[in-house]
Amino acid sequence: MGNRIPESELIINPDGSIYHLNLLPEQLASTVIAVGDPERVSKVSQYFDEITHEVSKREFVTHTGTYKGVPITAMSTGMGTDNIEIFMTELDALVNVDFQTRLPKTDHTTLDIIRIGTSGSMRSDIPAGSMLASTYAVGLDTLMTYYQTEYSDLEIEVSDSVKQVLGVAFTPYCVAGSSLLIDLLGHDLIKGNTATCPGFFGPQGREVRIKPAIPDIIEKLASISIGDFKLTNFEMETAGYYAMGRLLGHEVLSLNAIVANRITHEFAEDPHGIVDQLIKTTLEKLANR
Ligand SMILES: O=P(O)(O)O[C@H]1O[C@H](CO)[C@@H](O)[C@H]1O
Ligand SMILES: O=c1cc[nH]c(=O)[nH]1
Repeated sequence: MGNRIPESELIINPDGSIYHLNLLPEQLASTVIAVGDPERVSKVSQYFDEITHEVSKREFVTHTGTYKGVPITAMSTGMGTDNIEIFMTELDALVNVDFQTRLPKTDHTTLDIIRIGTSGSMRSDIPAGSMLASTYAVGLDTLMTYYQTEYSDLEIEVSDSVKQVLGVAFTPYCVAGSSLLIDLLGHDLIKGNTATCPGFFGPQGREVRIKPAIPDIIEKLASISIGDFKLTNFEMETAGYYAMGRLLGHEVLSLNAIVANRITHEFAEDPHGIVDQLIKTTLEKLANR
């Protein structure tokens, strides 16, 4: 039983649910809509035909049900790629590990995981109110220092360029999202490339009382141009999703409601309205596939 995963590594609660997400394997649908804000989960599930499971622990709130007959789980992750590492690992374990034997299952199950989150634009031609699908994400955090991932030549070129332009000591990572899900859910949205930051203020070049170490980070990131590749927007989770999705074998797409434009300094008058529109159109596309 060499592949048995010990109790200390994959933690299963006394009721058989997984440690942080608090979910039993049968409470998860194979299509997951992931949001940052726990209060946004009900903004998704309000459109379900019915909710069959409601579970919560910490920032991980789960509503599983159906939308027009399609099983869907809506879940919150909180903010940041450290949460995404826990979220993706435990979601994967729910479908790809046998909780009785603690062995990886021989048949791999692929989940469709769609982030619906808010984001700030670094392009004047992507105004607040836009909806953007992330083709690639660049992680400005260090999560991938702790995993071994395969990257394409373009991904390596982008991360090397970001490292050089910012003059940082660590190596950023660049990972593509699911082309299958972009075709299905992003075909009518702006396609962009997302900078995933380990913070909302300094790491995104915001200054509120304390000066960021890289005050011109927006201009520096926006100046990178490699073939068709240019960065378009900031948020805090997408690169973690894409890298963990690649490692674990899941289809992952990040959809961004642009609520702020960092160049024109506008903030959306109705950020909830943009998010609601993105939720409704995404559910409709999932129901019609
Ligand atoms: O709206 P959510 O999904 O939380 O996403 C964005 O908003 C948060 C910051 O305000 C970060 O989590 C960022 O990624
Ligand atoms: O500017 C923004 C807006 C939303 N979320 C972010 O991380 N940044």
